[in-house]
Amino acid sequence: MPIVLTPYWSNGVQKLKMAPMPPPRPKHGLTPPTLDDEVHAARCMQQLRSKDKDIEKYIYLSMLKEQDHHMFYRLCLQHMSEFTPIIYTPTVGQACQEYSHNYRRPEGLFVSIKDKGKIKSVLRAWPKIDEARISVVTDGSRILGLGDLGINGMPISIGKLSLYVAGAGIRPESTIPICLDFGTNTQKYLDDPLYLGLRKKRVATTEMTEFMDEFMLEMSVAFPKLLVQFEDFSTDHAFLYLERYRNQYPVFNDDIQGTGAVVLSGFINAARLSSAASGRPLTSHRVLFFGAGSAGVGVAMQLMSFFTLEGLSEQEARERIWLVDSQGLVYTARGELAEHKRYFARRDYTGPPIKDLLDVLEYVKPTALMGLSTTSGAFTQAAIQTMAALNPLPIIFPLSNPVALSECTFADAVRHTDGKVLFASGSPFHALPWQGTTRYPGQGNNMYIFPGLGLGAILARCASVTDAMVEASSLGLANSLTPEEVEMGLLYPQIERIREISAQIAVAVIRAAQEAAVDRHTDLRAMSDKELLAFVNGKMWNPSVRPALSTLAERADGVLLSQY
Ligand SMILES: NC(=O)C1=CN([C@@H]2O[C@H](COP(=O)(O)OP(=O)(O)OC[C@H]3O[C@@H](n4cnc5c(N)ncnc54)[C@H](OP(=O)(O)O)[C@@H]3O)[C@@H](O)[C@H]2O)C=CC1
Ligand SMILES: CC(=O)C(=O)O
Ligand SMILES: [Mg+2]
Repeated sequence: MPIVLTPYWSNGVQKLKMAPMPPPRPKHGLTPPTLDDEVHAARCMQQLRSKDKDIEKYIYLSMLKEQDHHMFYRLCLQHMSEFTPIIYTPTVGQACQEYSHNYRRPEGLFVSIKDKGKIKSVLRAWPKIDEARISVVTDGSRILGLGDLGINGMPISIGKLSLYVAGAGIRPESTIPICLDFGTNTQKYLDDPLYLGLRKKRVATTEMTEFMDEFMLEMSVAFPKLLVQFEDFSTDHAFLYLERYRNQYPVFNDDIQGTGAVVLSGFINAARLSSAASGRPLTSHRVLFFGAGSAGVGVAMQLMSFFTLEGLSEQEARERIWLVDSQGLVYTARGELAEHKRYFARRDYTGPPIKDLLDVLEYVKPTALMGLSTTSGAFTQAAIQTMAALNPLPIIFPLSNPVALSECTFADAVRHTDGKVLFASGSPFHALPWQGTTRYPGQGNNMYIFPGLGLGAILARCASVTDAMVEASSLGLANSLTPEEVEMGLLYPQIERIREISAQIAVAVIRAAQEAAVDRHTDLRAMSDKELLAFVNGKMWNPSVRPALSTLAERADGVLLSQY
């Protein structure tokens, strides 16, 4: 008889059928006599919560995942908003910075520039070749806003993949965290005797590209069903490798495309509210990007579709967007610009550089201010108040990670706009009591997008990831708010609903893939939307409620339970 359980994320709506677990293999004496699974779950949470420091919580959960990944994912799904700040941003940032010091066990694939010419044999070392479906690949060169961490970037790949498992039900054994080691330009790590990576400066782009060509080819041969997510490459290489491989392999860049999609989604919901309050049409929004790297420009590119879907031409849409970098307003007459900034460089301004954010705000008069600058506190009280003076409901999204680099806090944004702000940040902030009500911050983080986008791309066996698929993921997310969430003033759904949302996103992504004919699993084309949603849900891996007795007895038997 199958066991029917109510999954933790469904509020009792969805029923989950699970195959019966193999009978436990108790070996009398190897486990405590009253070990009970439910009590053990509570024990795990008690152990987690007893840790004072977030990094200790991270280490505890990392060990729990290794020892009993069913329990880890079960608790993760049950306590999503408590777990994500630990296994993901902000704590994963610290875990990266301290990776070489806290390292305990191998947990992914390391491929270094020294492996050039023999990458194939390194990939073949992976124990579960046939299972591989999704890999998050970083080179550690720009981890969150923390800079070049070299091989210490591995936990970002691990963290993102944990969210694939928790958020989209990807099988744990189908995930491959990869950190590429091209050296590091951070002297602190080169001088650190415990540093785990190559002790050399980063190689030049030509050599890196030769490596990447070999790497991508060998990945496609070794893992024919694999989708690759590029993560936290420095901006120049992020754009370079996305363009180089996107039509050749199933690959996307999370910082450019995933971030673009998640911010477009939150912006759509915010812009509707803002326009309703101001009486100004949606097409009149003016969006200022503070930060013009891979994330800033990626979001700007994605926001173009907001304006074009509203009926503007490409040229008109581009004119709704302004960029600011470390030199101030980005405009063509300023001089030589990096390639990724040229498209949005303003052609209608030719005066002296405008460097100060307050002066830029005065000049642009934006309705929305997006922070992707890695600059903590850049949205000062004066800047936030200026946004409030310009707009009845200003849109302010400080999106830099981790939380210490956020351009402003939620509390400051609420206080300095007298509670009127439409807010989303990259890392989580707590809800705030405000004048007898509660204000909820949005989390505009690509974690809402990549699990569903990846799941859809994997299930449709896509040959490539198209712009339309990314846009579909964004619109799917924007439309996923429940009436209760709208009532609460949320711009993004509650993270506890991530599985339901990922399934909806996956369906939208599969349909977009079918329209572009990049789907190789063409059987799905004949399904109705309802059938497709059921198919997607049916494919999701679920943690089992395993008798702890069995788990621990297996461990005592020396059976390897560790999964990624
Ligand atoms: N919320 C989310 O889901 C995501 C958030 N992010 C966050 O976005 C941030 C940026 O990432 P990425 O674009 O790749 O990084 P980059 O370092 O490539 O870009 C940073 C940008 O900010 C500009 N900048 C730096 N300092 C200042 C300053 N004082 N004033 C104005 N502009 C400044 C830089 O200018 P210049 O070009 O002149 O150097 C550059 O354009 C990171 O913190 C990252 O964590 C990224 C992906 C997803
Ligand atoms: C969230 C993310 O991908 C980043 O900050 O880089
Ligand atoms: Mg990233």
